[in-house]
Amino acid sequence: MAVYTHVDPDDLAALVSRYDIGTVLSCKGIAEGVENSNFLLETTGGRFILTLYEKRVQVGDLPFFVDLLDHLAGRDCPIPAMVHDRDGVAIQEIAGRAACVIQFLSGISPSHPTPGQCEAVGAALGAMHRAAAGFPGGRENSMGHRHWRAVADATGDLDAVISGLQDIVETELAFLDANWPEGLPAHVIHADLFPDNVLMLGETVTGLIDFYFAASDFRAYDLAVTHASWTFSDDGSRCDADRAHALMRGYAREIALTEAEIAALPLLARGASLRFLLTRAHDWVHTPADALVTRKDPAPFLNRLRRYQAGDAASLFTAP
Ligand SMILES: Nc1ncnc2c1ncn2[C@@H]1O[C@H](COP(=O)(O)OP(=O)(O)OP(=O)(O)O)[C@@H](O)[C@H]1O
Ligand SMILES: N[C@@H](CCO)C(=O)O
Repeated sequence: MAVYTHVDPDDLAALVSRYDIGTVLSCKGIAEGVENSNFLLETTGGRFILTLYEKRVQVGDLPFFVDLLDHLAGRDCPIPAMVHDRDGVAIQEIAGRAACVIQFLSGISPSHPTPGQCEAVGAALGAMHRAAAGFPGGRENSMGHRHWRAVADATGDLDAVISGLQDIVETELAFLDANWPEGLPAHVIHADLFPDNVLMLGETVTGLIDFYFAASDFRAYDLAVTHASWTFSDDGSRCDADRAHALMRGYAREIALTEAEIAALPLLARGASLRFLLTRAHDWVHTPADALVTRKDPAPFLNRLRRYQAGDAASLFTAP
């Protein structure tokens, strides 16, 4: 459930009147998502998403996100542009929140992606990377590898989340600190391209959404995040080689990875697994059990970490 803030109809009509999108027909809260309040806004001019930014998105970062989405949407990527009002303004205020009207894209997020869908998302990620490489903006990756120890420390007792987790995390952090690569191709990446952030119709990608973790980092790390989130069984214990190879094949259609990137992928995927293991563990401890938001289970990302630690993990990153 992700409607935290009520929008008054008069305030909404006033907001919409600033745009060339007609007048309001309806505005319904969207249940999916946990971070922001999202509404499906229908006007006489079409369908839009109205997003009210709640606590996680820093208002100061919004101009970066607006510029990034405008850049990518203008380069033939299936990415929703922010709608600008008649004065060219995209970031508005309503109900005491910063808010944006965003282009609506059709499609549904796959819950159990097929190899064909993995191949399509790999290609869409690669095409997005080609477009992002020319984006002049940048943003520190506040969820990047330099910040994982702080997330672990802020979580508190990791053993209370999963027995033995403290030692596992300490060992992995030390390993990743000692071996994290340098100098790989980098630009602004999505950094959270889970299936719930992709809209599809059949095996066609119709939307890449939720760029609010987008930041400057290795493009191969973005591919590792996508690999970790698209190619495993729900409990994270099994990586489906067909899906993994299909994802890599799709990406390779758009981007020729360097040898250094290919060699680094298993390690980057260990990092990606640790990132989501830690943020989920943090939220597990710090989200009250009766909160509106459903807490996400960290354990499937510990299982993924174990899979990527195995000696044959490189075989999951080939594109046969
Ligand atoms: N541009 C769009 N076009 C169509 N539907 C969208 C669009 N943006 C968001 N949605 C719908 O709204 C839902 C929530 O959006 P989103 O994932 O951005 O939520 P959130 O709360 O910001 O993020 P999170 O996934 O981190 O909880 C999506 O699952 C999708 O159904
Ligand atoms: N996609 C993340 C949430 C956003 O960081 C997860 O499933 O843990």
